[in-house]
Amino acid sequence: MGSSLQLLLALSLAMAAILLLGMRLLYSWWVMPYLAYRKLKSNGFSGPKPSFPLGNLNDMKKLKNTDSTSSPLSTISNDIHSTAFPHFSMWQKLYGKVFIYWIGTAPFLYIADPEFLKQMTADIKGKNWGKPNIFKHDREPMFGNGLVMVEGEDWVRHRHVITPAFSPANLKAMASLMVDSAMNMLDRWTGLINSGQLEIDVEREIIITAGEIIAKTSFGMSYENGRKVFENLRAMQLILFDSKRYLGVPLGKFLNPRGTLKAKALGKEIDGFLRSKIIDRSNKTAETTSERDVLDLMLAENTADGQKRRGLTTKELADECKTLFFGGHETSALAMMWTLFLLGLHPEWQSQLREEIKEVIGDEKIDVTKLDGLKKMGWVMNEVLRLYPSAPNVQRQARQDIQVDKLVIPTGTNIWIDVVSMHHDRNLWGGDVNEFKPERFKDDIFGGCNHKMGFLPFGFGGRMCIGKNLANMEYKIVLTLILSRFSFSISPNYSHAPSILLSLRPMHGIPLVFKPL
Ligand code: HEM
Repeated sequence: MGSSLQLLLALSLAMAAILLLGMRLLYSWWVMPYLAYRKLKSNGFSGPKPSFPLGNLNDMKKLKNTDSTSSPLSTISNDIHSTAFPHFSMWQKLYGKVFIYWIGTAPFLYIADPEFLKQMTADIKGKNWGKPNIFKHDREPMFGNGLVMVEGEDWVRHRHVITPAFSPANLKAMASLMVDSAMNMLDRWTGLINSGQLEIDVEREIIITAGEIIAKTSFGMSYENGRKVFENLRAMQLILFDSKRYLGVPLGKFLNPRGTLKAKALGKEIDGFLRSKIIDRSNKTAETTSERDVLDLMLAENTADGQKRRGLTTKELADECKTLFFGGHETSALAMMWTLFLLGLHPEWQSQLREEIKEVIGDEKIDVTKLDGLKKMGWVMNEVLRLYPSAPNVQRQARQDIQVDKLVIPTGTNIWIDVVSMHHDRNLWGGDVNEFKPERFKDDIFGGCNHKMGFLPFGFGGRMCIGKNLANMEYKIVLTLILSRFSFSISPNYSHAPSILLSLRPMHGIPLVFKPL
């Protein structure tokens, strides 16, 4: 009798626990999103009607451009918004440039209006912005709690440790490593061309070179040594952006358990490798500091006298390394690739840049102090990042209610800033918005855009890209060396399909036909 009473009691407790859990899940998956939906609607935000629990994911998946057919060279257009983001393009026509859509049960405020953005961000400091929780959890294996994802006082602590590594003096010391990597690539190209292969897919080539540059400048590693990290990051990227995934949907990760587990395992493998590298290097740094790559500089800052309060743990340092590995090579590589693509279509700009290189750098070894003099190259970089921004959107999460005019963006609302849309907005840039015209940046760092928040290639505010100067230097060095040795045009085999895989990538590579000078 006693034992059956105990069993009954245990069963009742288990039932109560299950019921409580069920109610909690129902509350966070259904009640909370519903209340948020009502609040947003009552504030005047409209948008496509969501369904539970997918939100608007099905519409997004249906509209996603899976067309991989090639468009002939003569019809290539830089008007890419409706192909890269067909759902946003369609919803903009219905709901304007600010509206609400849903990724699963998470509400997102979509913004493609720079004035709204200006008002929304005016009073919020970098450390007070959140990053969408659903991405944080999902992309944990990729960025961990690195600078891209971290918030609040932790973000301040991370940014303090990392910033000095990117000072002009430290960057200058990295220039020769960049030149070496670019020269290796060009020697490889010369070998291919001499053996009769004039067509080269620069997507692969530039990714390898940018990877080598970040591996060397950040961690003192060769590309071969860092290869496992790059391969794992790439494999993870493909899993995380697999269209079969259901991000933001309750229990969505269980719909693709293999992918979720694989991403975790890949992340763990990278973490283990990086942690051992950091521990190894911390010991060495104590003895000798002859090499000063980004990791050395972070470690030095981390242990500097009186800075203990700001120090990062080994796990946090490993997360930063992952973040720099990924953030530092893919974005820069894409800027260079899309530049070669646009210069392939515009040989007149190749000639203009070659002339400028001759005037500013001459035939000597590259002197980094002269790179600032490559003004036209700076305009070209801006124009490329305008038309094909490596980071096509910027995301935030409100950590407080935000008032914009008469509207309130409730705390917890995710924010999706559509950079591609603003960079291709005729109302901001004029009728020639989709034309490649680097000269628009000649006398204006905003390229003639009629709103200062309309051009955001490196983000905005306190969370602006930390690697901007490194990216600028790498871009100018690599491009100077390429243009000094070759002229090139787009191959007839090129197929124009810019697509989103976290960053804005050419879906079918960028084959170019080269001619040595
Ligand atoms: C052309 C090249 C690059 C582009 C277009 C680019 C773009 C961006 C953008 C748009 C952001 C802002 C994201 C946000 O606000 O959420 C960002 C942040 C960041 N970038 Fe870059 N980036 C480039 C190169 C680099 C390089 C070379 C590194 C490192 C070596 C780097 C590391 C970072 C990091 C760590 C952040 C986060 C900063 C923070 O939240 O405090 N980026 N980048």
